[in-house]
Amino acid sequence: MFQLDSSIVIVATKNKGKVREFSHAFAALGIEVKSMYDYPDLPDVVEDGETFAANAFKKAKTVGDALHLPVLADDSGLCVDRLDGAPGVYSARYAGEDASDADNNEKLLSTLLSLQLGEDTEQPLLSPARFVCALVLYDPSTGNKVESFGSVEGFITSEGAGQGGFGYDPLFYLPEYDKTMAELSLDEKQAISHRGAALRELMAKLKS
Ligand SMILES: O=c1nc[nH]c2c1ncn2[C@H]1C[C@H](O)[C@@H](COP(=O)(O)OP(=O)(O)OP(=O)(O)O)O1
Ligand SMILES: [Mg+2]
Repeated sequence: MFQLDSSIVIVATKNKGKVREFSHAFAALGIEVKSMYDYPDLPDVVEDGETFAANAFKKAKTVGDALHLPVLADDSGLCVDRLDGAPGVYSARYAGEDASDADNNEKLLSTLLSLQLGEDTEQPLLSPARFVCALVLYDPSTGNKVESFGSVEGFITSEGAGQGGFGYDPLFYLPEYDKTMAELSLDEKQAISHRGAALRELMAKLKS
C-alpha cells in the first residue's frame, strides 16, 4: 500500500475551486498541493466514464502514468431529484462543452423553474439534490488505487446566495444551516461537503 507521507500531493484537476479546497485540507497536515496548473503540458483527460468513480480513476491514471508519480483525482457533481439525477456526471458541461459555472447555474434554475410552472405552489426550494464526490489515489509504480466516496444532501433554491465555493454552491441550500454552500467558510464547507467526507474516508483507508 502507499501512504500520503510525502510533503506534496498532486491533484489531477484544473478546477481552481477544488485546488483551493484540497490545498486548505492538506495544509492542515503540512502537505502542499500541486495541480495541473503546475504541470501544464499533460494530456487532457476525456471524462467519458459512466460513473464518478470511473472518471476519477481515468484522471488519476492518465496523469499518474504521464508523471510517473502517485496522483489524486476528484470527479464530482450535482444530482437533482426532480431531474432524475441529472446533471450527474455531466455537471461540468450541463450547459454545453465550455460552459461556465454561471451558464450551468442559469440552465439549472431555468430548467427547474419551468417544471414548477403550472404548479399551485411557488416556493424557493425547487428540488432535493445531493453533491457527490469520488476520489481515487493511484500509484503508477504498483498500479494500486484507493477509492473513496462522499455525498451531502440539500435543496436547489431559486434564491441563490453567497460568494464562496464554486460551481453550483450558490444554489445549494442547506436547511440545517439556513445557508447555501457558497455562504460557508472553507472550514465549514469541508466539515459537511461531499469532498470533505470523501477525503476523510480516503485518509481512514490509507491509515488502515
Ligand atoms: O463542491 C462543489 N460545489 C459546487 N459545485 C461542485 C462541487 N463539486 C463539484 N461541483 C460541480 C462543478 C462542476 O460543474 C462539476 C464537477 O465536474 P468535474 O469534472 O468533477 O470537475 P471539473 O471539470 O470542474 O475539474 P477537473 O475535472 O479538472 O477536476 O460538479
Ligand atoms: Mg472535469
